[in-house]
Amino acid sequence: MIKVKNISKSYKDAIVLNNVSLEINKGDFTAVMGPSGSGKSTLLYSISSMDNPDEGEVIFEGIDVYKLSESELSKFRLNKMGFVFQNSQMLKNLSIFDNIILPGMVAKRESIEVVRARATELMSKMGIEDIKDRDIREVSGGQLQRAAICRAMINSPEILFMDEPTGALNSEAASQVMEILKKLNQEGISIMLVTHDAKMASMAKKVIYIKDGKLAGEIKLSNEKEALAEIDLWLKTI
Ligand SMILES: Nc1ncnc2c1ncn2[C@@H]1O[C@H](COP(=O)(O)OP(=O)(O)OP(=O)(O)O)[C@@H](O)[C@H]1O
Repeated sequence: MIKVKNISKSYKDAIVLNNVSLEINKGDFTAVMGPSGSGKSTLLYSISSMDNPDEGEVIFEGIDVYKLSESELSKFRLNKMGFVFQNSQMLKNLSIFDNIILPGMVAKRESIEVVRARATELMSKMGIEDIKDRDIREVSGGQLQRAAICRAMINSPEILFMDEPTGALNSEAASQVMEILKKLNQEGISIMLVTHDAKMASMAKKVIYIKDGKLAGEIKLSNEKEALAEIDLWLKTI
């Protein structure tokens, strides 16, 4: 689905991404791990077309995304990708429900009724239908994160990109969000997320490790029960 070819990025003299190539197939669930400052978020932003690399290509279903014009790219993003990033917070003074339907309104691809019905279905699936009319300041961190996932899913994207989606949550809320992500992936949504947490990464099907801006390792996880132990062992070898 996505081919990342030799991408590099620098800030002033510092090389943050150094010739990274990888592929994401339909249905993949990829966790990106690595030390703080190693380039994980930069990689995620580059692949998800939020921030262009200095060199290299990102080919999404045959389309070289950085060759698109700004307006073509934002339309492409809106239709194909969902985002749960720390800086993409919900809007204050809009209800949770209105925040969720907003990208559907902007995309103008479907009628308002269809978008509203999908929002209701997603909220019910995430167990947050009872907070639909609340302001974003009137809900817990876990509820807000589940609402952010609903919003990311409103245009039925092919892939969800997430930066530390459970970073600010307590362990119970984090587990709930992880279960939701696992279910979405089983239903066919591809997921790529950045995490520091090996437990969270153990829910993925593949983990990649970024060190000094380079792809330093990759592990495929097949056995869910053994995944955490496999990751712990693997991390010691990198
Ligand atoms: N806009 C920017 N301008 C200058 N330097 C930047 C910018 N964004 C990131 N960096 C630097 O690039 C490097 C990689 O940042 P990045 O956020 O990708 O790392 P990370 O692995 O996601 O880190 P963390 O785990 O701490 O979130 C860091 O040294 C960071 O300070």
